[in-house]
Amino acid sequence: MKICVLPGDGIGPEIMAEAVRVLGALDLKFELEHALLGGGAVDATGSPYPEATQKLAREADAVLLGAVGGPKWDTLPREQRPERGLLGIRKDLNLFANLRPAILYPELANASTLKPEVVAGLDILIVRELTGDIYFGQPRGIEMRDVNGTAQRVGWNTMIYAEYEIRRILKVAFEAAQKRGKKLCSVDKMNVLETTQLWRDIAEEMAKDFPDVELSHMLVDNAAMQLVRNPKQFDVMVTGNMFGDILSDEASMLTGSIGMLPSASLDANNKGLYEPSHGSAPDIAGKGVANPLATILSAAMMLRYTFNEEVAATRIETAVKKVLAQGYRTGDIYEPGTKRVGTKEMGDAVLAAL
Ligand SMILES: NC(=O)c1ccc[n+]([C@@H]2O[C@H](COP(=O)([O-])OP(=O)(O)OC[C@H]3O[C@@H](n4cnc5c(N)ncnc54)[C@H](O)[C@@H]3O)[C@@H](O)[C@H]2O)c1
Ligand SMILES: CC(C)[C@H](C(=O)O)[C@@H](O)C(=O)O
Ligand SMILES: [Mg+2]
Repeated sequence: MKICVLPGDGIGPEIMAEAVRVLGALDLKFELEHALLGGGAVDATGSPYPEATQKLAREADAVLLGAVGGPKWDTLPREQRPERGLLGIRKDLNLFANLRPAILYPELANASTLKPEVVAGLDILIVRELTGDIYFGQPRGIEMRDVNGTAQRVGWNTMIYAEYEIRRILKVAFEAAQKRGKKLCSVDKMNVLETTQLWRDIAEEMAKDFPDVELSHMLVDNAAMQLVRNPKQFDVMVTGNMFGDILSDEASMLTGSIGMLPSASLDANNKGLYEPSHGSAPDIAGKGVANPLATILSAAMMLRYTFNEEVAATRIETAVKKVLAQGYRTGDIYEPGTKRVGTKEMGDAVLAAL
């Protein structure tokens, strides 16, 4: 089991250290290779996704990533920004299927932004397309002028999806729904965007091949509202790259914190990159207070999806449940009456529970 470990920037190295300790405590043999991605990579090599990292990532069976980015790099030319490294590795490894499970642990019912009775038992899987959409559409500039005829600076992005890209992500979502509650909600903006009209048409066509799955459609603005009104109406949600980015951050707060939301980004053969859904949290970086559980749970997803180590994955998830039941909380999920701990102490608690 060859894993390329990319701690990244900000809180990345802090949370990654805990996930690596958890992997080390399992009775499994891993080969871990650390490499640079993001801002640290730009500083060291000039590139956010250096060639040495490309080589390791391609050769590894899986990639475990902390987070990248930070204000230090926000003024660099776009090609050199840390986020380009992240998009680069996703595209390079063809990781088109991003799975973001939003699960409420019962112990965190009060940490959720919604009333306990609205979120109790919440278990949603957001399936986000990850290598297309407006993130990757090549800008094609046209000249624009104001009412006086003065040429304007123009910011361009192109929202674009080809049929094969839509089909393959919908297939992942239909199959996931088949294994779960058999309900799939496809989220689009077909009332305005041509791209997502194609998305809806293809979803309708494919539904015939999945008669056991109940397919529904929802416009993205309504979906954002429904997620906080009545989130338990959803089982699997599938959507494009940008809508999925936004809706998954929103869904994270239903589970108590973005520090609880893991993710898997998979290619067609379940080679994957595993990372928390959150970013490098520059506001708390270096303080030892970040919640490492999303990264630890991402490592569990890696064991399940790439390595078929269901028992080890479940062991980690059970250990996380146990530390929450024991009352351990990082600041983001803290409430009076629980034990406030830092990143490392949370890692210690998970190790003890294992
Ligand atoms: N996958 C990634 O690497 C990734 C994802 C999102 C954002 N980013 C980058 O991260 C940087 C910061 O972005 P942002 O501030 O918009 O989003 P963010 O997710 O980094 O932080 C948003 C808020 O959530 C908190 N938070 C995030 N993770 C936490 C954790 N594990 N424990 C406790 N609190 C946590 C932060 O302290 C902050 O208040 C930007 O450069 C952005 O591009 C990277
Ligand atoms: C950092 C950024 C490029 C990234 C995205 O938008 O995909 C992040 O927000 C995420 O959710 O993984
Ligand atoms: Mg995001």
